[in-house]
Amino acid sequence: MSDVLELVDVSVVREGRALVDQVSWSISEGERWVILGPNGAGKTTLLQIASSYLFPTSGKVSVLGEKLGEVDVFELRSRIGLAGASMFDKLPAEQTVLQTVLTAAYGMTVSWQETYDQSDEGRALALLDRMGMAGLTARKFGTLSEGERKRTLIARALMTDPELLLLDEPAAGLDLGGREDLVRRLGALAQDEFAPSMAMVTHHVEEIAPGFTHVLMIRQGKVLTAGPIDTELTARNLSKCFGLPLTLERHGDRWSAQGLPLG
Ligand SMILES: Nc1ncnc2c1ncn2[C@@H]1O[C@H](COP(=O)(O)OP(=O)(O)OP(=O)(O)O)[C@@H](O)[C@H]1O
Repeated sequence: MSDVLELVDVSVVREGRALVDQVSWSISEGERWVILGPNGAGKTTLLQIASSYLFPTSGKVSVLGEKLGEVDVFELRSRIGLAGASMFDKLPAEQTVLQTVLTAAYGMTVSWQETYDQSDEGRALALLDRMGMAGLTARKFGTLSEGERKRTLIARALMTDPELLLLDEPAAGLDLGGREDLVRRLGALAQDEFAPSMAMVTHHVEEIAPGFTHVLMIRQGKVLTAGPIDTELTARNLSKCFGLPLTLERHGDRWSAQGLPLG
């Protein structure tokens, strides 16, 4: 089994429909994966499995060397960083940005201690600084803009020094400046040899940061392609994935895609 993540013939069936359909996919240490696919393809469902929050209907899953179904998931979850919109509702709006990141160290969402370990606080501040949030650590989480919240959640996901970092649409809803700022920060993370293995769900190839190494494309719960970005991120694969003819351009270490004109 692969070090970081291994899915073998994994399916998730709800109401007679396979949301994830016999998916086999693995992540080895140091790899940074992009997950692309149309709305409803099963991307978030895959991340829920990878983060051990969802147990599949069939197939085998191993995360960080532990087989789902045979491991204490609470212990396993502390080794996985997860940042996605599903966290927004769980984090109290009145907590400060610093508290929001600090609580992750205790596997909690709500602050309950009067004082935190100084080293935890130092780590939280350093991670917030890395995500461009140094000036906002005392602000209430609920008052942040979309981009600021996303950057806070990534700092939070990194708080436990995870071995696997899962990002669900980190750039969704950001304006052009916010997206480019985030892509730069994710690029720095992806190119940091000490950063965890990563998997990031995105809807847009423009959001793929330099340093991402592999791509998984899914459509209707099935794997269309999985492998190195250099060989698998092609106009042909992308067109199949999204179900319409697309052109794809590479500009150095960034990408852009467009639909072909009608007619
Ligand atoms: N509990 C459930 N019962 C039935 N269907 C579900 C359930 N949860 C999710 N689905 C469906 O499963 C499919 C896959 O959902 P998922 O959120 O994984 O897709 P996604 O690729 O992340 O989509 P998006 O890009 O729109 O966020 C969708 O059609 C969704 O409606």
